[in-house]
This record gives sequence, structure tokens and C-alpha cells, in this order.
Amino acid sequence: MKIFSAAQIYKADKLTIKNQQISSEALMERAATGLFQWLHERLRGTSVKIHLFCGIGNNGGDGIALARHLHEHGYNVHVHVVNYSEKRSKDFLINLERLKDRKIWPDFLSEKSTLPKIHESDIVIDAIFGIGLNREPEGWVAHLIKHINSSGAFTLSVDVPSGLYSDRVPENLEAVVESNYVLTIQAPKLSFFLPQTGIFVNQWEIVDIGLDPQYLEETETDYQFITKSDIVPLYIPREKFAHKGSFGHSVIMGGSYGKIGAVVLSTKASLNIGSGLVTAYIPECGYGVLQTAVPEAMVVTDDGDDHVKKIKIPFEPTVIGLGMGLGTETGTVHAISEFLEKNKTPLVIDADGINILAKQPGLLKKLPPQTILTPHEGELKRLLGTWKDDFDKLKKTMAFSKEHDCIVVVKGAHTIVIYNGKGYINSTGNPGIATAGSGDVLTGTLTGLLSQGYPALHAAIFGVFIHGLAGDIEASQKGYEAVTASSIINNIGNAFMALFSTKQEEEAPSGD
Ligand SMILES: NC(=O)C1=CN([C@@H]2O[C@H](COP(=O)(O)OP(=O)(O)OC[C@H]3O[C@@H](n4cnc5c(N)ncnc54)[C@H](OP(=O)(O)O)[C@@H]3O)[C@@H](O)[C@H]2O)[C@H](O)CC1
Ligand SMILES: [K+]
Repeated sequence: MKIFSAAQIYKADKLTIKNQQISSEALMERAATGLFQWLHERLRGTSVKIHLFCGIGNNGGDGIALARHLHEHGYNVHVHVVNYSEKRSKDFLINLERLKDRKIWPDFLSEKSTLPKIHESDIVIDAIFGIGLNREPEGWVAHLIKHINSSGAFTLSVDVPSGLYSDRVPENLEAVVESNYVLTIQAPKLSFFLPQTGIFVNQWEIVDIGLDPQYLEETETDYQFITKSDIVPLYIPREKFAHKGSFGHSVIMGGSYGKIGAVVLSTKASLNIGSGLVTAYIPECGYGVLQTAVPEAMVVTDDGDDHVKKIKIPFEPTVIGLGMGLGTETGTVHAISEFLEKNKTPLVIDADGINILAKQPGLLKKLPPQTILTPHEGELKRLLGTWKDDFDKLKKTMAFSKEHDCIVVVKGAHTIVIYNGKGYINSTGNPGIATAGSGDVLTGTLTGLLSQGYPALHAAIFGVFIHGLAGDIEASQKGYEAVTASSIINNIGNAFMALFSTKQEEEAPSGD
């Protein structure tokens, strides 16, 4: 699902009006009808008090038109026009007149107004600002927004929570509506998915207003929200006459005394996702553990007893997943540097593998093209230095990925795969998968997909999705707290099944 910028949405707007030969006001009516239907299905005529806070632009126009529909169906509406500017939009004014024709008289809020009382059991429709927000709201508007937030009333935002930009962090985080639900017009906005701004969007859903399909289809976006329908086509079906050699040979390289479990988890994940053969490359101390914990895997031990110190792989692997539990002992750093200098095998690098790259940035030049790096926040900082905010972080990661031709998997509530100037935002996963060893499972998963011949970018996007989905399946049965890295591995098969299950609910264009 594409994530369009505000500029692209405005362009789609214009083209739709031209190509479908409709007025902008008719387009607003589509939005209002969609919003109304959503609400009416849920409220079913209840007498609850509905406060509509409407700005003076087209977001406000959507709200005013919605108020008319609600009123026509007998709802108890209270319309407050937030009069933050004299520049009222044409379609706002058309809809304001229609409202007045029906004898609905909004109150006009300005700097001097007393704020309307909002009871906890009321409903608030927030249509103050949409994607046209271009500066910090004035003090009194910020005050009104705080008043809405502290009311405790269920708050439904039209298009975006008012005060939230689609592509940058607001100057004043207290002047943003904390939405319970956002009905977003046509496509989700980038700010919904980043931690600093996504906190204002509890749940969202799309209202489809039928913008020009050709434009939406042909326009490239910097970001995409990856859902099941994007993932299924990436799947490589297994041939009837395939054998284990068809699915490659993964090496999982890592481990040190006390951290052999990390390699166990990666190795198991690589096997579970379908790697043909898996060899764990570990220091001597982990030999017994690996052979016992993962009988399906082979083991090659390093010369080092407690940590890796001299890498010799006695065969040509398809792919190497490297870094889990590796440690950063001087001998290990030296061994990895020496190895990377010569290595040509595709790589997935995690944890201490990334820390070693950060210590010796010269090694970045030695990585094979499209190496996948899977840093968590701290590791990413070590690689990139600091960033100003979430948007700056993405920009810097994109530049880094371009410079070194690597795929960066930025782990988070919505993990984002960055490559070639584009970001692929994952839709699966939950707070439960933020657990010890979860990253090791992800690295093993990506390694196992590369081993089977998935192109590197597909492996990253597909693997992140499956990993999150496996965690979602586990959480749906056990709750967030009980999700462990091992339970994610055990659900990889279920995640595949869910991907192709026809019993699954049809994918709804929404998220939380
Ligand atoms: N295709 C679609 O997606 C459709 C979307 N619709 C809805 O329209 C809004 C966008 O409407 P727009 O009128 O462009 O913008 P806003 O309503 O968000 O804002 C109105 C104007 O407010 C001014 N502004 C911006 N920031 C501030 C501020 N901090 N304080 C005061 N005023 C501010 C700005 O004008 P200026 O000239 O003063 O800069 C804005 O233009 C979209 O979100 C949807 O809800 C359509 O209904 C259907 C098609
Ligand atoms: K809004």
C-alpha cells in the first residue's frame, strides 16, 4: 500500500477532478459520505452527543459536511467552527451554507471564546487541521486541542490527528489531537508509523474517495506500507522435484561463551523458514549445545574456545548470517575484519557484527552488494551517528544505504526496510516480540530466505513480515508478555499457513 506525500495527494485531487469531471465539492462529499457510513454503522442512531470541531479549510469542510449527514439521520450534533484564519476554503463555505440551510447553527470559536464542555461519554470528531497544516497552531488552538485531549471523550480524527504533519515532527507535541481512531482519506500518512508521531494515531482506517486510479497506480512513493497483498507475490513456491540442495546452505556465524543461545535461535529460524542446510559456525565451547539443541544443523567450530578468533569455513555457503552473540573481543574483531576483507558470500549482519562495522567503518566498503544489516536503535546510532528526529533518522539511513549499497532493516514497532531511496514499512508484529533473542530469530529468518534464492530486498521485506506475523499468532494465543523468541520460531510455519489461508479475513486497509 503506497504512502503518498501531501503534495501527491493534492495532485491526485486535481487529476481526479479533471479526469472524472467532478467538482472539488463533490469529492468532499465522497469523503463525508465515507466518514458518515463508518460512524453510522457503529453508532446506529444512538443519542450520544457528538461534538464536531471543524477548521476553516477542507479538513473542516469534511467535518461540516459530515455534520449535515449526521443531522439528517437524527444524531445529536454540536458543531464548533475553529476560526483560526480568515481564509475559509470554498468548499468549507459551501458546506457551511448547507448546514445553515438545515437550521444547524455552529458556534464560532476564536481566541476569546470559552471552551465548550466535553463530557467523557461524548464523541469528538476532530476536523480542525488536515494535511494542509504548515505551521504550529496558535496558542488558543493549542489550548483547545489540549482541552479535547483531556476530556477523555472518544476522539475520531478526519484524515490526520489535527496538529500532526504527514512528514515531520510537530514543534509542539501538546498541540496535537490524541486520536482514538483516524479515518484517513485514501491513503495512510508516513507520520502514522514513526514512534514520535505515531503515538497520536491509536488506530486508523482508510476512507476511499476514488481518487484517480491511474495516478495512484503509476505514481512512485518513497514509502510503502507492506501488507499481506504485497507479501504473497514475493513468495517463491517449492518445485515438486526440489531437493534440499535447491534451498541453499546457510551459515550462522556467531556466539561466544554465555551467548551460544543466540546462534541456536538463528540456526533454528533459518531451518524453519526453509533453508536447505544450515551450519552453525561457533567457538568450541558451543559445540555440545548446538548439536543437542538443533540436531538438524551441522556445526563447524572455530579455533577459539570462548570466542571466534580465526574464521575458516571448509565449504562454499550460499549465505552467511553473522554477528549474533559474537562479542567484540579484540581477537574476534580481528577475525571478522580479516574475514570481511576477502569474503564474497552474501551476508546478513546483526548485533556485534554491526558493532564491529561501526568500529571499523572501512570494512563497509568490503561488504558484498545488497548486504542486509539488521540494527536496533543503538546499533544504528553507532553506524550513523545521532539524528534529529524519526524523519531525519530515515533520511540518514537512506543515504547510508545508498552509499554502501546495503539493505538496512530499521527495527522498531513498525520495522522499516530501507533500500535504494525507498522505505518498506512492515504491518505485522506487536509489543510482545520486543523480547530477548527476537532479533536473532529475524537474522536467521532473513539468512534462510536468501539461502533459498529470494532476492535480498524481497528476503528482507518478506522475512520481517513473517517474523512479525509469527509473533502476532503467538500473541493472539498467549498475550504479549509470554511471547518468546523460541515461540516466534515455532510459529513461522503457522505464519506461512496464514499467508495462504483462505479462511483468513480479507485484508482490511487499516492498522493499529
Ligand atoms: N484528496 C483528498 O485527500 C481530499 C481531502 N480533503 C480534505 O482536505 C484536507 C486538506 O485541506 P486543506 O484545505 O488543504 O488544508 P487544511 O484543512 O488542513 O488547512 C486549511 C488551511 O489552514 C492554514 N493553516 C495551516 N497551518 C495553520 C496553522 N497552524 N494555523 C492556522 N492556519 C493554518 C493553511 O492555509 P494558509 O494559506 O494560511 O497557509 C491551510 O490551507 C485533507 O486533510 C482532507 O481532510 C477533501 O475534503 C477531499 C479531497
Ligand atoms: K483532522
